[in-house]
Amino acid sequence: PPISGRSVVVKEKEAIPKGSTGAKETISTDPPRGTRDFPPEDMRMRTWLFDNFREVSRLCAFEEVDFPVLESEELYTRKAGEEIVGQLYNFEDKGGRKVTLRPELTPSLARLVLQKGRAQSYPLKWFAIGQCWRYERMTRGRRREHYQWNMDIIGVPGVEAEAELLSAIVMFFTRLGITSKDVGIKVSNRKVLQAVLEKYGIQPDSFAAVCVIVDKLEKLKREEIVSELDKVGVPAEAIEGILQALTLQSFDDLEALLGADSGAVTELKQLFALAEGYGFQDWLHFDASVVRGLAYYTGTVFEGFAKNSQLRAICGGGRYDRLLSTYGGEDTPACGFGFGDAVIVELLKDKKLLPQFPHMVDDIVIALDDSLKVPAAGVAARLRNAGRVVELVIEKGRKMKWVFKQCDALKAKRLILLGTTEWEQGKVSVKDLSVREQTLKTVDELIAVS
Ligand SMILES: OCc1cccc(Br)n1
Repeated sequence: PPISGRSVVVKEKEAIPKGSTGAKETISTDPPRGTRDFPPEDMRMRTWLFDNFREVSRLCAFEEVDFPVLESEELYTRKAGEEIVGQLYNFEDKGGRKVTLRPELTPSLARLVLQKGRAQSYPLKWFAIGQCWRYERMTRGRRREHYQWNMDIIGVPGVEAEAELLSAIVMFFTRLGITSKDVGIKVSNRKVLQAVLEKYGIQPDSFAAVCVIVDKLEKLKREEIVSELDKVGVPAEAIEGILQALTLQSFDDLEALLGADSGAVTELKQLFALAEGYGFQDWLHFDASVVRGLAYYTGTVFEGFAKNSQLRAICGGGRYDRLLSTYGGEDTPACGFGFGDAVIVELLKDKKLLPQFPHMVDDIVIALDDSLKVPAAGVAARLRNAGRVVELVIEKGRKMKWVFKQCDALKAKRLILLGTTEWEQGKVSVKDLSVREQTLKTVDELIAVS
């Protein structure tokens, strides 16, 4: 078989007359640029990760939802200059519709909430795991797809909702062996920036664009940020005020700037108090520089980061109280987060916390004579119905040396051999591989000890 990634020329047999199609086109065995395959061991790791996403969501009483990977482009035609919108994997379908592979899950969730309307009992606590896409020049060599776990709460205006979401994130990290020494969650509130812009008399309609620009603070030079803010109409003195506000790291500083009765201060203090109740306060760090890069956030914003590491943000989210109304719905309080499948795996590898995911079975069943392959299938079926993971050797001519190697490779607990003599007595030979003991059992006895 071809080694993955090599081109393979598949030539037809010589019997085909000359001048016919003959050799097939060369094919590549690589997946499309920027995408990944998940061969068995990688798929076992992904399943383990997603099982943890699902278990945390289940423990927090969230309900799973799903949406098409293909959405109407109009769901994402926001005008705030977001990178995610500039990199849509979009196209016109054969019906002339402007569609796109979804770059995130939140707009789909908002669409489904509006579709279901008030028929749902609020608050909604929904989660989803879905593949998200972007299209950027491969010169940057970055992936074009990743999987995201999202949890969202719709219909709760108070920061109790954000506290629930943060507790789920901390529970997930904790399950994987990650502690608050490894990872922190930076928390801020876009009302900080909103208050600063109001102080300088800047129009609310440039708020989203300003947030998207200042989110690039760590990536762009200061003069680039200044230039981009200038382009969206932020006067020079306001720019200094904004950049100054983003350096705040304490509630005292925040109060000094905005006053003790500011919405941002009140909400942040409430959130940190709730975190004490859940017991995850050590994970939270107020950091006014966190604004996140999505236009629709309106309040609390947060992002998980690895301490003493250059890794990109592990997860991120916030409150988006006006997204549903931009889709024509009523103003509905909402907040949520996205948690990608890539950075977390890099972090687990760095921390040596990524488990092994071997292919394991309970039993291997083999007919030692071809005349016994039918009863061997019956034995395997009964064991499986009893809940055992059974590898039934279905290929012919396997020697015992190979069988024992297979037992080791699959970490089998038992090897079950059907031999003609024993089968005539209604028995099978069972090797208990954990204690290297061989016994004869009826199939009923075999099932009974399973
Ligand atoms: O986080 C931005 C993003 C969106 C879609 C796909 C990928 Br890879 N990354």
